[in-house]
Amino acid sequence: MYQYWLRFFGLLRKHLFGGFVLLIMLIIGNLGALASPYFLKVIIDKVFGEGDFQLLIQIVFSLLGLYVLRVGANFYADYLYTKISNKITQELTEKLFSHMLKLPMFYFKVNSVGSLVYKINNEVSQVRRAFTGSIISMINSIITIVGLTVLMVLLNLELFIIICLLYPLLILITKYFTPSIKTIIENTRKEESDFLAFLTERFSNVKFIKLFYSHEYEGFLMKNRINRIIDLNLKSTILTSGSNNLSVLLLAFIPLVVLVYGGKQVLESIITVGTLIAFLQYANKLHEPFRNIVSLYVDLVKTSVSIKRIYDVLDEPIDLESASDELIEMGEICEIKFEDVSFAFNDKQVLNKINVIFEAGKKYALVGKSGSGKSTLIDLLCKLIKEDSGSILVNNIRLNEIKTKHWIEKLAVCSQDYFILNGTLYDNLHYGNSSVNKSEIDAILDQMGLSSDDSDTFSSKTLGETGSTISGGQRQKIAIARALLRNPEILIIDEATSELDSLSEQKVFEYINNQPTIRLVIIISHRLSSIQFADEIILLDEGKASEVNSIKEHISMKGGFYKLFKNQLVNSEVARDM
Ligand SMILES: Nc1ncnc2c1ncn2[C@@H]1O[C@H](COP(=O)(O)OP(=O)(O)OP(=O)(O)O)[C@@H](O)[C@H]1O
Repeated sequence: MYQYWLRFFGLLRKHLFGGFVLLIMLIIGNLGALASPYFLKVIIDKVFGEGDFQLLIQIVFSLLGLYVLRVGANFYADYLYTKISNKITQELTEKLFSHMLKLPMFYFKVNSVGSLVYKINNEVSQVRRAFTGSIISMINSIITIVGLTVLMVLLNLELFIIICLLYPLLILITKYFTPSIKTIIENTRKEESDFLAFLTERFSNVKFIKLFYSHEYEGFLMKNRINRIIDLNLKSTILTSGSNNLSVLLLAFIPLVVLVYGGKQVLESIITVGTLIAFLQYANKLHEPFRNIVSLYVDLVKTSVSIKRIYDVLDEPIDLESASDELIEMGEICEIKFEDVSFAFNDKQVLNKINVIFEAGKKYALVGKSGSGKSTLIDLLCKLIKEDSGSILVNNIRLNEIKTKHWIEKLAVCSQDYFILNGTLYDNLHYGNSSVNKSEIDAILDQMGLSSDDSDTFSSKTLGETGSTISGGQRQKIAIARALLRNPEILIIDEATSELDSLSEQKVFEYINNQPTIRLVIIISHRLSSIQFADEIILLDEGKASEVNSIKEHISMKGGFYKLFKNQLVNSEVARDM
């Protein structure tokens, strides 16, 4: 755990000067507060004992000066730690967000959106709260304890040793409770993050819930989750409050012991009344920082859990990036070759030593039963996941050696789960295409039939979250238009025309056919109408590219493709022409 804290404090490096000034301000603020009992001793023993009024006036002015200094120091310390903590949490959030976006696609397949949001939002907030709260209070408490120790040793060593004998018990109590508290906090975090994931999933699929009329069932699931969180919170309170209150009991005992032992010393004239009163005041003051440390310790354990969860994400390797930083110049794409490529999700072998060649100038269709691995093959091609064995070669260069940025610039993918921003139509088309101008956008809108779909209102209104205010077909047209605006060399359409009417689909494919910059088109579809434009059709079956033929060859072979599309072939023009 300590290594995580060390790494976290490494973020302070940039703020060393500010941190140093902050420490000085905290020292001034805290030590200033410790002066009063000492002045009280002088007032009792010297001013009243010896009748020195002049000294009283001097003490009053000194106390006044000290208060002004403390107020100034506290004010500046508040400003500084707010500034530093915000900077550090901003850096941490940025680092976490950009690292998460670079993680392999697999990471997002096994981690829910809610849990990722929770890490960026709640875990980082816990760290910020700790910084502005517990860490500063901890420093304040430590400074106060050091100051009090020095003053008490100076006043009376014997009484101080008595106090020292009792405080280790406090540490034992804290140590006893810590492991259980830590486990409960970790479980609570996991439960809270799952709760957020649950909410995100429900609100993203509210239509589904309504259509299944499953409100009551969802309410039941929600109740169970809340109950589990309440249960954990109660257990956590029992442990933290138990530990805190036992410590408080022990702390209350200490001044009583000092009073008995110190009182005896006063009666025997070993120490003055002023010394005993000042010492008692210091001993009482020791409660506060120690009690703080005990309760802050729990808060710091919470923060430790957050820091660990943050660094666990930051330590996830970004293994898809090219090993070399040098840009490998590969020119225009001529050929993409899959050589014995295999890929498995955990134990499930999805692609097994697959061999396929995609040549520039051709259009390919990728077909196969649901779950046969078509999208997985495309994910490999887009470097979203990495093959377990074999290699993907682009113009005979290994895809892994090509820098991701350079490769992605050549691709445009319209996938089943296209991304529609909650912005205007133009915002959506500009996404990733910042250099395109209005006339290019208008031209593509025209081609996609989007300008006639809805007049000006369509282009100026916001499309709603995930495009909820427009139709499925319109969403697909936008996704295709956005992909085409990238002027890609490779265009991949993964079930992205399924919601278009047949006329619109035909127009889209005609437009794609006439784009000179597109060198390779790969279409994934279960619809014959979408794949009939392809020059070659690759059938994926049992993890292999079992048949690669033109549509007519496939039909005459009456193999796997024929069986898959038999029903659709009955009334199709392609089959009739044969
Ligand atoms: N995150 C994952 N974890 C485990 N298995 C997965 C994961 N994603 C996909 N799979 C499995 O990999 C296999 C291939 O999935 P893929 O999405 O590539 O199929 P597909 O041919 O595109 O299917 P469809 O035509 O239904 O879209 C499926 O059996 C699927 O269950």
